Amino acid sequence: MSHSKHLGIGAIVSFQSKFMHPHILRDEHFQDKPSSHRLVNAVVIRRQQKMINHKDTLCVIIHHDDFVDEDGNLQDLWCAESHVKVHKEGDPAKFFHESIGQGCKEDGEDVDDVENQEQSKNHDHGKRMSIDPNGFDDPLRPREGRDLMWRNVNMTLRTRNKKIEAEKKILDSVWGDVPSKQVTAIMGPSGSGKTSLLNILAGRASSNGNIKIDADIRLNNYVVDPTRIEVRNNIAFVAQDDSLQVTSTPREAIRFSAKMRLPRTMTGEALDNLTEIMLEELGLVSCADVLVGGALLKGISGGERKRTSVGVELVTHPALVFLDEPTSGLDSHNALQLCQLLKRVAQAGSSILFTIHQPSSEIFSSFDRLILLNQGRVMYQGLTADVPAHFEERGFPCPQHYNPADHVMHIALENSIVKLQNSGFFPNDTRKIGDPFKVDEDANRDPLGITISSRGEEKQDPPPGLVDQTYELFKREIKNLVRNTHTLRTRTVMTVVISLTIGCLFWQVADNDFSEFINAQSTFGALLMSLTANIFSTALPSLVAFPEERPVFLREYSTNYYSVVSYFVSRLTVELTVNAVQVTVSTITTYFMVGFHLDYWVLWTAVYLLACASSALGVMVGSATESASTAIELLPAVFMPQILFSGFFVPPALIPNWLSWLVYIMPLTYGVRILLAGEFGGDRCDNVETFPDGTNSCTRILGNSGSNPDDVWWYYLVLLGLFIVFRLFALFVLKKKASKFY
Ligand SMILES: Nc1ncnc2c1ncn2[C@@H]1O[C@H](COP(=O)(O)OP(=O)(O)OP(=O)(O)O)[C@@H](O)[C@H]1O
Repeated sequence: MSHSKHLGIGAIVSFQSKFMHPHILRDEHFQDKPSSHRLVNAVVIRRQQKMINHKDTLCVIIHHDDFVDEDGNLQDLWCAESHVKVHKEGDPAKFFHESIGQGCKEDGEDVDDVENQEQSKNHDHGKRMSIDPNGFDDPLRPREGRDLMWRNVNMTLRTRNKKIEAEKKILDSVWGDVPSKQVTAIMGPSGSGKTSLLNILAGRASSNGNIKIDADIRLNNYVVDPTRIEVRNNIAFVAQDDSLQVTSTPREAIRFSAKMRLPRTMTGEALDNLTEIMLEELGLVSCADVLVGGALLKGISGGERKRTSVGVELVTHPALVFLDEPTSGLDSHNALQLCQLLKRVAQAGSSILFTIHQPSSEIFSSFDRLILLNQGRVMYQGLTADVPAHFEERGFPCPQHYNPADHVMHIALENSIVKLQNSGFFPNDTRKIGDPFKVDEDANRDPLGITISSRGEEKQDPPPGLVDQTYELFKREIKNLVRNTHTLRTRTVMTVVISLTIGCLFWQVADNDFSEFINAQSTFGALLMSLTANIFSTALPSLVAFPEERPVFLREYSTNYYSVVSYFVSRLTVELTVNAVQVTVSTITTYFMVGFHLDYWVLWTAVYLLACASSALGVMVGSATESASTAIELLPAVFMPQILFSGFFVPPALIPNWLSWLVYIMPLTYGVRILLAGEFGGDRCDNVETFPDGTNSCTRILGNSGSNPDDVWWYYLVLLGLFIVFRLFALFVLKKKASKFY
């Protein structure tokens, strides 16, 4: 089914309740109909409660675009059996309204309340049927739950002011639990430690420098260390700051997550189905094909981005879902819709834990449990339904018609800790928790690296392997490149402008007689400029790209999308291709404009190898730095020495001994030597006039720069070697960083 046509139109089919499988229309019911109409088979109602039972007629609302013509009008719609009523032609919204408001009638009746139709339509999500035999394309697929429990969670910040050391408790003996199949919300005033607690439980914080963290965290009563990457891989975490690929669309982002993390046996159709269900559940259908966007690229709204981040995590049927303020930036309708979806995910078996600010009363009542933090301590912990009574018993009754969420926040903010404590808040942890289960080393280990359950989880096929991961990443990289029009345009224009400038400045200098030293020196200058221009134009994008993509990479890597190797290989492939195009444009321009005499392919190969080594150096520095601005600041420090040691400004022989080794680790040195050997080492220099000392311009330039035409193959090999070393080092740095936290 084409996604591009999605209009989100509700079409209505009505049929008798005696219909064999009221919520499943099967293919055989459409055998005498044109094949396009059989597509209705794929869009049946999945949930009983979505049906509207009117008298003895059952209405099924389906989302389907194939019944809508280009103007959005409902086309002739046939149904399964002869007794099934069929709505024909006309405004689909009108049919929608008629059926909701009037029961499922045939054509006719005027409609005057379009608002109702829209409202109904908005609640009309998730009409697709699972087509995967294992149900992996159902985001609400039942799953084995895991009970998360913690106690004695402490986080201490050590500060030093005017040589006086002090300690601040960010979290103080925090305790709580998130049973499976329940939604638990963490609330509390700003700075009360909500995010800190969530990060600790999700393994995204650990002791370091001034921060000391200790905690007893258990899953199904097995002690776990969530900072271990295997544990974190099993926790779906939606951070406050979205880290999505800016050049992907919500549909692509959700499908990519499903493709990379669900069993490799899932068909493309099942993945599409899952993606569509997720988009519908999250109300993202209307923006499904708009780019996510970012600082430089216009895209979907903040709320839509947030919901996309949620969808990206929920498609994997996680047992533990942590979300940091998932409703921030959402309007009340979308916030409620999201909370209801989370509730259904919990009902499927997950443990849901999220932080939230000022929920509406409707949202508040949708939580099963509440943890109220105040100044790093647990002020309340228990069922949400018990909150009003709990506060009333302690002398803080919730006024009538007042949002209990606002009430508890008001009480927490307006009263001192001492007063609240005296009133009976801040309960001690009185749960009877036995010793943790011991991990049986001989037992089969589950994905968390520990034996969680003796029941043994259902075996499932692994996600895609290295080759598939690389292929998927490669496709995404290509899309990223093509859609990043701003960067692509700038890069192309810069390459052409710089090459033309070099060409004009050094117009045909290499064609002059080298008997004049100045001509040879100018040709050396032209070669050096061609090389350095390519160094900068290839290294700079690599240098800034990684720090920018870092949050996306870290999120994806830490949640098991792919290995560092596939990420690296896919990026490398795209980079090598882009470098090749860029080098070709630049070398063709300069070769003919400057009038070089060396073989064109010598020029191309040397410039290309140097460009690759330079971008590898850029990636290495980019991987090691935290932000694009730091990387750019480092640019001169990394590349200026290359120019200084290239032999143009100071002959290597004159460089002080203690610095001379640097000449040999600079990629530019070898690029320069190859090109000088090509331009000044050929037959052309046989006819050049000699100077009184027996040298000529060619031999002088070769000698001064240390280039020996007999060693050219060595220069190629060293350049290639440097490229490999820089790449491997970057891979190492990346792997090291990725195994840590955000
Ligand atoms: N790594 C850290 N270094 C220094 N202070 C920290 C660190 N992490 C948390 N804090 C401090 O701990 C306190 C709690 O922060 P946290 O972000 O957990 O609060 P919060 O309840 O989530 O706040 P908000 O609702 O405003 O997001 C804050 O005062 C914060 O400045």
